Amino acid sequence: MRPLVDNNRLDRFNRKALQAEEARKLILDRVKPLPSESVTLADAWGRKLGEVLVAPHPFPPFRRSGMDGYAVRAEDLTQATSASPVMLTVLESIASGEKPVFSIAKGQAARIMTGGMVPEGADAVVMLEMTVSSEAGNGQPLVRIGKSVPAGLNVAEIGCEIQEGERLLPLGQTIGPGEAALLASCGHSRVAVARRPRVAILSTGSELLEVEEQLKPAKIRNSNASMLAAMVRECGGEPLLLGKVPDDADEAQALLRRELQRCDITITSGGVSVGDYDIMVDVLADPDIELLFNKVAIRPGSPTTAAVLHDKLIVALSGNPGACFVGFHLFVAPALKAMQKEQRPALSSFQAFLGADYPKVNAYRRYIRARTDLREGSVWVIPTGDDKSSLMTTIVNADCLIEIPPLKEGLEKGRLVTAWKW
Ligand SMILES: Nc1nc2c(c(=O)[nH]1)N[C@H]1C(S)=C(S)[C@@H](COP(=O)(O)OP(=O)(O)OC[C@H]3O[C@@H](n4cnc5c(N)ncnc54)[C@H](O)[C@@H]3O)O[C@H]1N2
Ligand code: MOO
Ligand SMILES: [Mg+2]
Repeated sequence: MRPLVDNNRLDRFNRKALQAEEARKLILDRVKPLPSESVTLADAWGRKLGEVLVAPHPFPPFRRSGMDGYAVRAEDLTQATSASPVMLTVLESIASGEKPVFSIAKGQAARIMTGGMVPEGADAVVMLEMTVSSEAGNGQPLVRIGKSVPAGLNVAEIGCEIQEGERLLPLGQTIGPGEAALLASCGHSRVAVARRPRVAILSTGSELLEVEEQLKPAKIRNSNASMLAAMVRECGGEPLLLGKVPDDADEAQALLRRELQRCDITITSGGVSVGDYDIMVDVLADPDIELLFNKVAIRPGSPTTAAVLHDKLIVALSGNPGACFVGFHLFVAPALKAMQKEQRPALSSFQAFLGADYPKVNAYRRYIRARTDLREGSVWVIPTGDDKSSLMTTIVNADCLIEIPPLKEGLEKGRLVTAWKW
């Protein structure tokens, strides 16, 4: 038997439970935005914009036809009806990518393709299906139009999407398909994006096996490291897997100190509670380490702890997989996003109908792993199973957290609740 540790550790830290928002603020206050690096637009997907970019020109950069048809002066067609159509002289055919040769004067039109440059003088495009083309005796192409059209019809004005000098995207915006199209249209073939935060992941626990190891009595495989690595990637970070340490505070502390230089933030899992072998209390008792908090008024994840060593954040998450998952979303993900200059790094909330009864009463606010579902036009949030923090299988498929405030009685299915999405 390992020697018993005396119960003094119960008050080794005077654990004062903070509200989740307060705890998150303490972390965010210590975040330092990362420097930017330049990448090609092709490599920018999923990265977060690290520079202020403005439109070097309006978009579209010329008056652009939205239809295949005829560029006309709306004024020429005011009297046009099917019984009394107007005949116009066709000057040229304008392909997309070609500058028109002629400007359009009274009684004239130009054939034009979708995306073509609307010639001077024209102020509308009549779609091909509304026209009849013909020829004069001398071979001059003509067009007959039997309907009046408003000025501006099927013409995209210069700058109707983007004005010259307009700020294109907020700092920290994730570059997805729309952002890539916008940057490409404005000629930004390289963009500055925030460097990916390097996130050290350390698992503590003498019971942990490597994923590839055979099961042994009283042991389980390390699942938190794989989960956290995936979550780090989802937040645009680069996981740096430090592996696992047994429940030995000196070993864990030496490893953390050694790896500190290589990473921007460290997350650990396990050992934050009050058990005899919960080593994080001792690891973080180092006089060089500044403790930010060691208890949050939430379930799961109440023993979540955060500290700073040499200006770098250490977030010690609970070992229980469910608590580790929730703790990451509430405290680590916002830090990673803020490091990449995201303007609103915390989760966003929405209202939805609760998909199942929640009978438990709580002293702490709870965050339940859940899945959103659209049912007959309404948003529902369905718990993925029991919300015990030891459960790992209820993380599968979760795409939001239902917030259950501290209540004296449970909540019935169908109640409107707040949920948080990432
Ligand atoms: N007397 C008390 N006991 C506990 C309290 C308390 O207030 N008083 N709090 C409970 C709560 S709440 C939580 S949450 C857990 C916190 O546990 P720890 O952070 O100390 O984590 P461990 O003790 O190391 O492990 C807990 C559990 O998780 C499993 N685990 C740990 N690491 C991993 C990993 N990398 N992959 C998969 N599973 C892991 C570990 O085997 C344990 O089963 O404490 C409660 N106890
Ligand atoms: O606070 Mo613990 O994380 O509920 O199970
Ligand atoms: Mg423990």
